[in-house]
Amino acid sequence: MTLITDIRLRRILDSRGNPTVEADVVTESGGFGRAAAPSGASTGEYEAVERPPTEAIAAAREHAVPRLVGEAYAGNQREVDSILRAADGTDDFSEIGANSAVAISMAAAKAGADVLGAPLFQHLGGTFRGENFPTPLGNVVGGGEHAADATDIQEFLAAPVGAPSVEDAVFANAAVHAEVADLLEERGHPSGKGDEGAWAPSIDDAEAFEIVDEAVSTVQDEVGFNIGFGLDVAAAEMYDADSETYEYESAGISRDTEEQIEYIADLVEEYDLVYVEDPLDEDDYDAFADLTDEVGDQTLICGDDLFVTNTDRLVDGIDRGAANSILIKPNQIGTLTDAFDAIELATQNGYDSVISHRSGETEDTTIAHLAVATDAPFIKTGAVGGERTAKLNELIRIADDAT
Ligand SMILES: O=C(O)[C@@H](CO)OP(=O)(O)O
Ligand SMILES: [Mg+2]
Repeated sequence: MTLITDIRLRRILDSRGNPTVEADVVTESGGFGRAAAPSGASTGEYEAVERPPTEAIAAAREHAVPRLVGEAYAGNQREVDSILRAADGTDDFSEIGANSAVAISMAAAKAGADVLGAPLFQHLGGTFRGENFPTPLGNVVGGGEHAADATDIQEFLAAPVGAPSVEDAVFANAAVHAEVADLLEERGHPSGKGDEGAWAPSIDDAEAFEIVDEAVSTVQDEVGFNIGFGLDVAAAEMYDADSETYEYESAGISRDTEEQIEYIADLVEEYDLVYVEDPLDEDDYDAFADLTDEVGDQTLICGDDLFVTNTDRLVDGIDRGAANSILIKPNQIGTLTDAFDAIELATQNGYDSVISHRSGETEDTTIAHLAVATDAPFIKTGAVGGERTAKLNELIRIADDAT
């Protein structure tokens, strides 16, 4: 029933107005799945390779589609994904493009679910997946590679850890986002938004901390449950390998690795941060380990550019005690199978998985299902904006058993 009988690939628009790859997968019994690849701006050096969509589509049509159509079963995700790897023939999907690979992989999963008549999260996670839902991390202020002339730290993330339901959590993040806008206006910094819908004011990080801290406490008082906040420092983007320093350009501050570790540890203390992503350079496992040693019992230290959803890199991190959490982005590694394997390895070793969007997104909702299917404690997918709310609203529907 789930034998793949057709795969169509096309270029569609992403949220930045760039082209990306969309895949349709059809099965023998009429099952249908459609998925689109997201795209990063602050990409890790060790990510699978995204090719220009026209090239990725041509290469996938030549190498992957003939091996899948009439040969593979959409219900057998591992088979589909291993055929994608074999068809590509490289370690990093540089032949067919990780964008074609991930679009086909996710579309096949949806086609498999469609044949079964099950929601995607249930097809991926099974009946005994558990009953937890992820806490959404909502980007409310940001800069770095996602907005010009804004904060050095890439993302300030509301984290409604005490929310009684997904719906309450999603609305709390939107309320923090709105409160931040009021505070910015009061302080004379009316602002536009960055790529992920976060406010991108022309202020330094110190002021952003004050504003987000205040916004979070105000909304926390209103809703009556605990809301913390966290960061994606995206430190690899500010690291200068020649001088071995982290360059905070808007504040005019330069920190060496020791100073960076102390700075982050102090922020964790001062603001009771619940989450810190990529606080150090993507090559510096030792510094990650030192920071984890210092504050890893109080907060999540998450590796995004450090691990790039790659089990080999995660094994290195586990061996050295670097970080205690991993960001999971299917397009960083190319297939759903690889993403699942990374989550499983993380869970077995006490690392929390945080399922994540990219700064360039589409209406695709696969990551909402992936987070629920794998019982991930967190999902990072913005706070507002159509391509972000597509995932957040899908989470609400999943919790309401309405997908
Ligand atoms: O760094 C990140 O975590 C992501 C998503 O927030 O950004 P990008 O997709 O640009 O890599
Ligand atoms: Mg990141």
